[in-house]
Amino acid sequence: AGTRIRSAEVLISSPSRNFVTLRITTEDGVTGLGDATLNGRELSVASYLQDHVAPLLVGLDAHRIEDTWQLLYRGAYWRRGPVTMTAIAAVDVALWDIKAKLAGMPLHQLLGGASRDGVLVYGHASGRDLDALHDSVRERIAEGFHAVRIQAAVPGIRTVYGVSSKPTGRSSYEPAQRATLAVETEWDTDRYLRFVPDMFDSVRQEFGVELPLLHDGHHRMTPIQAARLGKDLEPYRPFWLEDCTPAENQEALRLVRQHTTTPLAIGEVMNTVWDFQTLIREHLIDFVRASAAHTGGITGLRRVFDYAALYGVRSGSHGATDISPVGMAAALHLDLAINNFGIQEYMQHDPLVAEVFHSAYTFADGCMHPGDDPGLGVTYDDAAADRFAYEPAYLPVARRVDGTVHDW
Ligand SMILES: O=NC(=O)[C@@H](O)[C@H](O)[C@H](O)CO
Ligand SMILES: [Co+2]
Repeated sequence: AGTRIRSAEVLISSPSRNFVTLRITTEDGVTGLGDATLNGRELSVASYLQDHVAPLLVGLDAHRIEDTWQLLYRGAYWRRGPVTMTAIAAVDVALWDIKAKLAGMPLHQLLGGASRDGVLVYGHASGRDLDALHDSVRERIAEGFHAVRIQAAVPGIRTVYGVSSKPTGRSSYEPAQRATLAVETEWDTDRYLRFVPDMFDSVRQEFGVELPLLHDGHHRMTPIQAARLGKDLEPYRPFWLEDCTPAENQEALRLVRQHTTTPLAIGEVMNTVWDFQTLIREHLIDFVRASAAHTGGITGLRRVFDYAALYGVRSGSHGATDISPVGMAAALHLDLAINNFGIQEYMQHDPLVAEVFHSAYTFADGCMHPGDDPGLGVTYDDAAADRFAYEPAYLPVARRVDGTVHDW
């Protein structure tokens, strides 16, 4: 049949940062795109797809999304993990793109249609000091954001997570450093715990109590430290405290939950519903941070969100610069359709990215919309892509002052 898969190509390009994209083409020449980018380990997913998955796909019926997902999940024998689930995600999203194009509809129509007019997003504000942070919050508000994540350099710590080193006007920082393993040897949780409430206090004084403020702990606290910070932030009513403690041990969040009502968001580094089962079932979190790009695609992430809905837990998908426009579009279609949508992260990509990825999604008045083009609404410019060669890039590694490796 014309919808049999004729080819599956792995496309690597690096407009401002590395992206890996899967393009599936049917016998009839209909193409679908999937985001296969895994920040800092990109070539492992490129190989997983090129060397192991692509040969299996040729000849399969592109309409069989669920069957292909199950084939790749159960047929690999080895289960879960970011490389496998990012590879499966890329295939899944590319097949959804094809199916929606063949149906002549934007992808969200196949997911039950829109449940709202737009998708609330949050932008990144950061600063090397509180004045710079305030300027950054003002910039995001001026750009139209209605919710803002706030991160700032911690007095006494030279390097710090999430603070853009770029001149003002650009919210996004690119954590992946090209060709070098960026080691940060300064982390001091006590300084951080003393500083963050003061940061919130100053932003609330400057911008009032209404503006939704988010903060990312980035996995660096023990559960009791996370409980302390959650409690200390309660007067400032954060929209959420993200990744407050490593959550491979999902039960650790019981301790945090006992001490604070600050809403908790977890999961950008996770990739299957099993990583969330206790967190959701025991109401230990309020938002699921997983992305379609790393959690087995629309098929995988939809299952997580539907499970979360049973427990009143909402979505809060990862949308940093290492989620490509393809991954961003997939997120927006799912965000638009599900009932238990919470918020979507939106770090603006570097302008170079739009030379390779042409996307239909829009941002205005605090919200994004995936657009009404058939499919995902993203096209890939191969000629432009060839201008940006891949360069190995690594995420930072944190070490405490005494040299011990710590969570970054
Ligand atoms: O909430 N956003 C984040 O935590 C990001 O900064 C992640 O560290 C990077 O996207 C990892 O590739
Ligand atoms: Co985060």
